[in-house]
Amino acid sequence: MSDPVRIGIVSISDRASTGVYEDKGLPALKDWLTAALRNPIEFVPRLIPDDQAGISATLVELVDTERCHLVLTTGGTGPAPRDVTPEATLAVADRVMPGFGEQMRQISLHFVPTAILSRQVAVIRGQALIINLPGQPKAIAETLTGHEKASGIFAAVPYCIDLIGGPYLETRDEVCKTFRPKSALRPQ
Ligand SMILES: Nc1ncnc2c1ncn2[C@@H]1O[C@H](COP(=O)(O)OP(=O)(O)OP(=O)(O)O)[C@@H](O)[C@H]1O
Ligand SMILES: Nc1nc2c(c(=O)[nH]1)N[C@H]1C(S)=C(S)[C@@H](COP(=O)(O)O)O[C@H]1N2
Repeated sequence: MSDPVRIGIVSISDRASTGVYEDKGLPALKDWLTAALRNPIEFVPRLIPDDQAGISATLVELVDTERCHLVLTTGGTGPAPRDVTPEATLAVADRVMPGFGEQMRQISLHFVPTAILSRQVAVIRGQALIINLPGQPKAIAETLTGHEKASGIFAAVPYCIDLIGGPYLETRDEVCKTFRPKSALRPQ
């Protein structure tokens, strides 16, 4: 039986959070994670505006109070003045994981030339990994899955969570093939 996992999913959008348009971020995150993971998942969802203090407070709550081991955000990573997700994420970080942002921009260039406009970051807070994804709902599957020439960033997430003391995540190979060193594989 796979370990259960609590995952925070955070959609950050002024317009979706005030009902100007329907939020497509939370459903896209939920669909992708449900298809990819074999573990029983408890989602802790939040739909919030692009407010730096509010984003930081939400991330702290999801990790410190709700005990999520993984938090994925979508939106607010671009260069517009209201895009403050990276600043809010860095403000609650114990450590920064630059490889995730580097790899996501690399993957995203395959889909859009504006990939370089995303300032997305990933950080560790306590025993949780927090990752920013761009706001376009389609960017969620693009960056998590990758494409034929570049593996998606989720391939590295289970081993990262092992290393920070979280649950053992198992993925469905047809959606996302996890990589772990042989020494880290749990016997079936
Ligand atoms: N949560 C969402 N649900 C549906 N579509 C979204 C969402 N977030 C972003 N989008 C779409 O992706 C585009 C780029 O996202 P971005 O995060 O830059 O939004 P924005 O222009 O800052 O506005 P807002 O914060 O009000 O969503 C948006 O203009 C919108 O078309
Ligand atoms: N995979 C992927 N990455 C992407 C995009 C996309 O459509 N797909 N959009 C880009 C665009 S247009 C912008 S402005 C930045 C920042 O988007 P955000 O402010 O919605 O987070 O992400 C970029 N990265």
